[in-house]
Amino acid sequence: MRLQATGLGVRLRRAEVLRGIDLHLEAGEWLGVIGPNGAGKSTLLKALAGVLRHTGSLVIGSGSRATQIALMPQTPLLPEGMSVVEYVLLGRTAHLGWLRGETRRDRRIAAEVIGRLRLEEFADRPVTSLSGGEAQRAVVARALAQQTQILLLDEPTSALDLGHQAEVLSVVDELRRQDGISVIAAMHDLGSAARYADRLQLLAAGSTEAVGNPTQVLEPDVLSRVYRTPLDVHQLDGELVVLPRRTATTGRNNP
Ligand SMILES: Nc1ncnc2c1ncn2[C@@H]1O[C@H](COP(=O)(O)OP(=O)(O)OP(=O)(O)O)[C@@H](O)[C@H]1O
Repeated sequence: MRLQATGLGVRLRRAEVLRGIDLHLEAGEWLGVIGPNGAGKSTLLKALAGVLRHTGSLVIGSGSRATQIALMPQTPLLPEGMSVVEYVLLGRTAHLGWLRGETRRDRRIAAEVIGRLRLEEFADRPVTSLSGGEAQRAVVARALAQQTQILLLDEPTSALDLGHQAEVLSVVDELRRQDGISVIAAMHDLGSAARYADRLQLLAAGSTEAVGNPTQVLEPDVLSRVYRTPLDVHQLDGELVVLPRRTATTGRNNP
């Protein structure tokens, strides 16, 4: 077991934003956290990463939280005047001793993740000059440079085009298969969540609505209730696709 949370709760400005969340993560497992806007997905990731205070119990494998868990936030701060390579090197901070500069090994790791995310041509550009999608890949690269056992990704592909979405998710998937890294990813695209995750945890209004493998969780009645719109789940070439239910007025031949 890499991580186990029991009865996790978070209050923000007196509002109970998360309550009674039980969650576990095995070595090499990908857990997809899904749910509508405001369900508590980002709050859950921040609580697990130690950025937000929580109640309940959280047990993480050996080592400090900083060396065990890397969080890729949804809206990261990109520092002015910092190149992409310097920004990715920030991911090595947890490994640097106080006042110790980065080593050749840190630089090699940064160069490796920059290559993996195809950011070589941007390496010396100011990170603030990147497009939204390029910046998102730099943020993923910084999280990967931490070389932690657990990666928490908050909407890792929201700014990416289809090609880069597939590229970023498959790089993470490769790390999981090769190095046994465990992943918790909050994702809005339910098709991608079903494709990459071993299990899905569906949140609604701060609680868990369903947890299980993608076929168990992506169930039309549950999704329609939670997302407050009629949804259907289709199988397409062995993949699950969630689409708004067609009604008489949404038919293509209807005016
Ligand atoms: N500082 C805060 N004070 C009060 N409420 C907050 C605060 N931050 C977040 N919330 C509320 O907590 C709830 C959960 O927010 P969270 O960002 O975790 O949702 P989410 O599932 O990640 O949503 P989205 O899909 O829109 O990113 C929301 O209702 C949000 O308004």
